[in-house]
Amino acid sequence: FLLPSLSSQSVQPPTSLHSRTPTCASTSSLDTSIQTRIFKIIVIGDSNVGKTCLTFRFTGGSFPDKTEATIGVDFREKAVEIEGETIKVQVWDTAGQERFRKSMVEHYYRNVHAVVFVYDVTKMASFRNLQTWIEECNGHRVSASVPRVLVGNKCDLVDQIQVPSNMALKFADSHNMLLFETSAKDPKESQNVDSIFMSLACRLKAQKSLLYRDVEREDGRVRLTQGTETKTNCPC
Ligand SMILES: Nc1nc2c(ncn2[C@@H]2O[C@H](COP(=O)(O)OP(=O)(O)OP(=O)(O)O)[C@@H](O)[C@H]2O)c(=O)[nH]1
Repeated sequence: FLLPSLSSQSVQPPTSLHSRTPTCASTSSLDTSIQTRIFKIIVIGDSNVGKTCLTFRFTGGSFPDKTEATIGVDFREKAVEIEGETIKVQVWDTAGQERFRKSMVEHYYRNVHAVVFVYDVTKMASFRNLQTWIEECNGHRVSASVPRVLVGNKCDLVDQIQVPSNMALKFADSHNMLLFETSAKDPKESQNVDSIFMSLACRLKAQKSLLYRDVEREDGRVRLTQGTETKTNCPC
């Protein structure tokens, strides 16, 4: 179901993502002690709010010259180090247009670890529609313990802002979300964009067990399994 619109930055999700004990062929370099935790973060919101650009900024460090409407989903992955542990942050850039998302919605929400809701600060309608996106998320049995954050994008368009910060803050508070107002386009904001995903990664790392990719040799095959609980003191 992959139809990436920015294929150079897109990656396929690991085969382990949705399965408890899937198997795949081993490679000789794999070691029995390798463990990689993967955090699946989905980015949700109206079409054109800048979901692709935000995920591109985080994973690729730049603003894409040109984007097309996302069809289905694009996966982008970034390895980050938190307290000495390398973690893969897997960002699911979802389609905002209904016609490009309807067959995919179940996949978006399955085994999700965190949700990023995005609106465009210059489009009040995209802010008003957040309620619908939250309802869709809740309707897919995403646990209340799954962290959610709110992102107001395109803050570089200072003369066109329609959504006041205090209104967004009130909404975020009422839904127990942190608010980030930022710009995928403005290079000065790139650290702020990173902090959206890093704050979630830190919270997830500190919070609970997440998807481990436990690699175990087994008769010439590699077994991928879910992990067990860990607790850390993340500085974030
Ligand atoms: N000025 C400005 N434009 C932006 C910013 N982020 C994205 N854009 C522009 O907004 C348009 C839509 O960006 P996308 O990232 O493709 O939007 P999307 O939410 O992924 O859209 P769908 O794939 O249809 O859901 C593009 O023309 C981007 O260049 C930003 O921070 N500032």
